[in-house]
Amino acid sequence: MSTPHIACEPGDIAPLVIMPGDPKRAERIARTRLTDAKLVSDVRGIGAWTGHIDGTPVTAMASGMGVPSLSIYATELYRDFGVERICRVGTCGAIPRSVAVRDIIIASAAHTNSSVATINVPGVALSLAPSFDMLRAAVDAARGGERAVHVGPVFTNDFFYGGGPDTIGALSALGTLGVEMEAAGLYACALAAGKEALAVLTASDHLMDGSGDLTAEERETLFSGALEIAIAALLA
Ligand SMILES: O=P(O)(O)O[C@H]1O[C@H](CO)[C@@H](O)[C@H]1O
Ligand SMILES: O=c1cc[nH]c(=O)[nH]1
Repeated sequence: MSTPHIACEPGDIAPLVIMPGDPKRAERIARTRLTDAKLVSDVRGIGAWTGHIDGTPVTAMASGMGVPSLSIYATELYRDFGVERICRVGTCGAIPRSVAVRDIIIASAAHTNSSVATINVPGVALSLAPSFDMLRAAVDAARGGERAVHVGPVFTNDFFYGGGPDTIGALSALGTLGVEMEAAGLYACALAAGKEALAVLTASDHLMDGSGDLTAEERETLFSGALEIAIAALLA
């Protein structure tokens, strides 16, 4: 049974999904980290690769960029393909000086200017948060890793080119660690489906100091620390 955006049978997708934004990163994860990875869907160039990690079936599939794109894939995966857990392995812009480029952020909450926080319950902005079990497993797995790991709120922005210094300054004053474009949408989809989700992000650039920003190639390839944390959270 295919959906408009995923063309395979429900059994072709594993209950655990690694979800970067970038389809090339999803393919790289499948080729380097999954055993016997098979391409099971490729609608619109968004490949879904299913294989195994330590004997457990896992699918790697991209979300594309932004809450609308992610929401399509996460909704169909949870609703139609029996997916139980999705872990986003993404990039973000670091906000405070205490977070350096290449550091890892585990998103314990996601503020957003997307309507995804407000459309479900009239007059209420939902608190968008990850699965506690996945969050705890990720934090445990992060201990002793090579990169600094930060745990805290991120800002899911509806615009890559938007949100001026005032927005970022105000978010920084509220302890927000990074800015990206999907985590709040993922947490909202998991909430609606009664399923689990987490976002583990690698800082690809710094909003206060752009001198060390990653290149496009590095944004595709430099995520191994975040990936291992994400795998631990999925398998927990
Ligand atoms: O690297 P990914 O996972 O795509 O994440 C970040 O990069 C994209 C913007 O360049 C947005 O999707 C943002 O959330
Ligand atoms: O959405 C994003 C992703 C990476 N870096 C940013 O500044 N914003």
